[in-house]
Amino acid sequence: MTSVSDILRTMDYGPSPESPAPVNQWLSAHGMRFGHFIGGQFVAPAAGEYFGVFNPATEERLALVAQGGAHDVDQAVAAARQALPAWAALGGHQRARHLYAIARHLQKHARFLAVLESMDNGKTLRESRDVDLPLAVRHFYHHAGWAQLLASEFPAHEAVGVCGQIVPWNFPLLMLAWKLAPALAAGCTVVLKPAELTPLTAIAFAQLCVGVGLPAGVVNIVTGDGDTGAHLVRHPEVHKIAFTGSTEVGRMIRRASADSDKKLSLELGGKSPFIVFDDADIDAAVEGVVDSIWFNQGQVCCAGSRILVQESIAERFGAKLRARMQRLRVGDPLDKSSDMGAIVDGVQLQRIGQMVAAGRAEGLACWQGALEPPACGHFFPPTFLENVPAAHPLAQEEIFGPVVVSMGFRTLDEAVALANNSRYGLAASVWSENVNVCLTVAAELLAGVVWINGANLFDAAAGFGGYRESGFGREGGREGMHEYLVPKWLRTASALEEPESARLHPSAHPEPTAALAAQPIDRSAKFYIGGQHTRADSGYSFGVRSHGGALLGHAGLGSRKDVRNAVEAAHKASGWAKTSGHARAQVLYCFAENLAARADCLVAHLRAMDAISEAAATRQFEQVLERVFHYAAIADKNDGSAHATLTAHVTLAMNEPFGVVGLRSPAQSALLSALSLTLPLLAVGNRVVLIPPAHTALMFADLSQVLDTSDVPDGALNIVFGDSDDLAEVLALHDDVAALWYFGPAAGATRMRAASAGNLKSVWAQSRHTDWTAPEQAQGGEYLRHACQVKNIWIPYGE
Ligand SMILES: NC(=O)c1ccc[n+]([C@@H]2O[C@H](COP(=O)([O-])OP(=O)(O)OC[C@H]3O[C@@H](n4cnc5c(N)ncnc54)[C@H](O)[C@@H]3O)[C@@H](O)[C@H]2O)c1
Ligand SMILES: O=S(=O)(O)c1ccc(CO)cc1
Repeated sequence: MTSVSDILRTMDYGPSPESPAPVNQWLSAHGMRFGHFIGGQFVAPAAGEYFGVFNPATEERLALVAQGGAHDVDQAVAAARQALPAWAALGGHQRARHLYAIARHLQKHARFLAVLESMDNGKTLRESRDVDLPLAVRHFYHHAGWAQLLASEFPAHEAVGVCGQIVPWNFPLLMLAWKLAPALAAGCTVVLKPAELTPLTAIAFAQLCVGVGLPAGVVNIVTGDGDTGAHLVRHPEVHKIAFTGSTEVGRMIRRASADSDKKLSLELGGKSPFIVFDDADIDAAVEGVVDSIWFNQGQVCCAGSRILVQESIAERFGAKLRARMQRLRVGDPLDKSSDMGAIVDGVQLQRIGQMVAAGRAEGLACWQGALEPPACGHFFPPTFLENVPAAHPLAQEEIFGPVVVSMGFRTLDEAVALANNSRYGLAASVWSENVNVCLTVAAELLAGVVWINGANLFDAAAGFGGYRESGFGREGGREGMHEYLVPKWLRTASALEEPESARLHPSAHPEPTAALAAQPIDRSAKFYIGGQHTRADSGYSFGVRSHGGALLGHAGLGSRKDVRNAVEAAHKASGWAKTSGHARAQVLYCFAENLAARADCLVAHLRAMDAISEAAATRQFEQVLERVFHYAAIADKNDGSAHATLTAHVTLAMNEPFGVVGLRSPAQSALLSALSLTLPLLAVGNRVVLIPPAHTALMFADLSQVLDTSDVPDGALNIVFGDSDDLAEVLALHDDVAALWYFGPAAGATRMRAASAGNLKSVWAQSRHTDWTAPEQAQGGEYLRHACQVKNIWIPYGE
């Protein structure tokens, strides 16, 4: 027996076990078997199949859970559809009351749910009790607020409809809260599929929904594996898919949903950098690593799994970290003195072990915690691989376990280059006592969240989500609400069709037309790439025809090579993103002025293309000028915000440009629509590769001459002509194009979404008829939101 003097000498914690009894009683009360939750009741699976759910710390079976098939998913979607009109019509205030009631009930049952989560997932009770549950509760409270304020904060928007939501196993109840709370607040109904390894807290949550009197069918929970999820994704009556999970499955979902205009948000994997400068508080940074990679056994998508440490302190930092990890206790998740619990599953454990063993076999320096884990159950010690080459698989691939690698850097620029040397872009931590260094680095990082002198900080008021292959869309905050809303006008808009004249026609000899004979128009349109008027790489051209079919001239026929050249030129114009909003505004005002000087020529083009009267063409041209003024006005006002998060932080939500964006503009109101789309992108600092409709090539060639004289930097806007969809597909496939806007027919939208599945870029595909003359449809918030990705920077204050 340990004596008091021993305790005072070692200062070790004694065991502090939590009882599993309430959970075991609950499981027994349900015969250790659970069906799906559909239409407000638990129902047996149609095919009668169940699968086992195990406690990863003991390997005991906890329950049998229904395996969902196509029929079960159909039933759940039907229930959600049926519940939708009444739930949406209930109004924000009544929905807020329901969300508030859920938050209160979660609080009342928090201890039970925390124990259940720890038994199902293997995470320590300290984490489920002190992190997951309070954050889940906070999410429902926060979104009760959004429901209450919906009409005033999101005017002219409505619920997207029935949502399919698919969550992973690492934060089962918290991920459910992140998904359900904004959907319910917006007025959507939901079918949620929990991960097959950890469905139990979702089932307990379903019972809680009954307890609070949530209308039947508003929340439906179908348990099952990836096939169940795939049925949900493909279901034609689901309007939105929200997915959190692996990048690999995210790609499958992108492909599987490409042929529908379902809204999609993907929260995927990460390999987040943890950057330590030589003036950092080293002890605090070491604790930061513990919170970052050993929290939840490293099964955290934003885990700081790559330590980048300035070379001058690398040895000291490494020694402190090695000493700290020796004291981490890996053990019973229900023991409150355990620092780390169990890995969720044997397969995951094996994968982690294999990756570490491969590194060791190659001679990498590998350190592991010394305290013995329990003999049974899926446990893995805290692990640190030092001085790992930046390109090594251990430094590039997500391990999703308690394994961190480190590498050195010398300068700030090198730190940023190493940090951004990843296909992912979810989160990052920056450690330095110099706020200038921290903020400079934060601005340069390609990541959706940056924590300064901290790690793994979350709050419902701040958006969370990734850049690059970490996915798109945000959860939390105002931007998270937009994932579940659509502009009202879009609901009734007709499908977009393009006229035959907008298509590419085989080349023929030029022949002047009466309408244009008197105009000083260059009759062989060139591309505009990097500020140069460029011929087609292929040497081919196509005939440009009027609305009536008359040949107006020729234009270079763009190919993959021309698009790639345009993307390269756009990348070189990176200075545009750093130009101040004020300077960008000046450039756009100057563009408007020069455009006005070419009014006659552009009005003539509009008339020839669309066979409209001079008055109508002049009116359209006036609207073009007004739209340029609108975005010049916006350029220095696209502010971010500072969120009121829970802890002592200023959490800055920065609206950042994507970088290089591809744009395929529609045939309808060709000049007005192309500029209504190009201008918001440029105003916030993106560089654009524009593919206008083929039949407008002569007009856009003239427009590029206006650009020449308007101070728009070379490469900020590039224009290539040809088959619009073929060229847009090159942009969708291009790894260095960060986002694509596709405004065109549904078939093309399907093609672009499918093409982007490899690189997972954000594709905004819009195949509905827009009235480009109506500001409420054609300009403003919706366009600016799609033009930016939000980066949340958490800056601590206080001593
Ligand atoms: N970005 C984030 O916010 C975030 C958060 C947590 C986890 N993750 C990622 O999740 C991964 C770990 O979780 P996981 O192993 O459960 O991921 P996973 O992708 O294997 O599974 C996630 C969910 O998708 C379902 N699923 C599997 N195949 C499917 C398909 N074809 N169609 C539809 N659904 C399908 C699963 O059943 C599960 O519910 C890691 O890569 C991690 O980075 C990301
Ligand atoms: O989505 S994850 O990045 O995996 C994540 C990490 C931590 C928390 C709460 O601490 C929630 C989600």
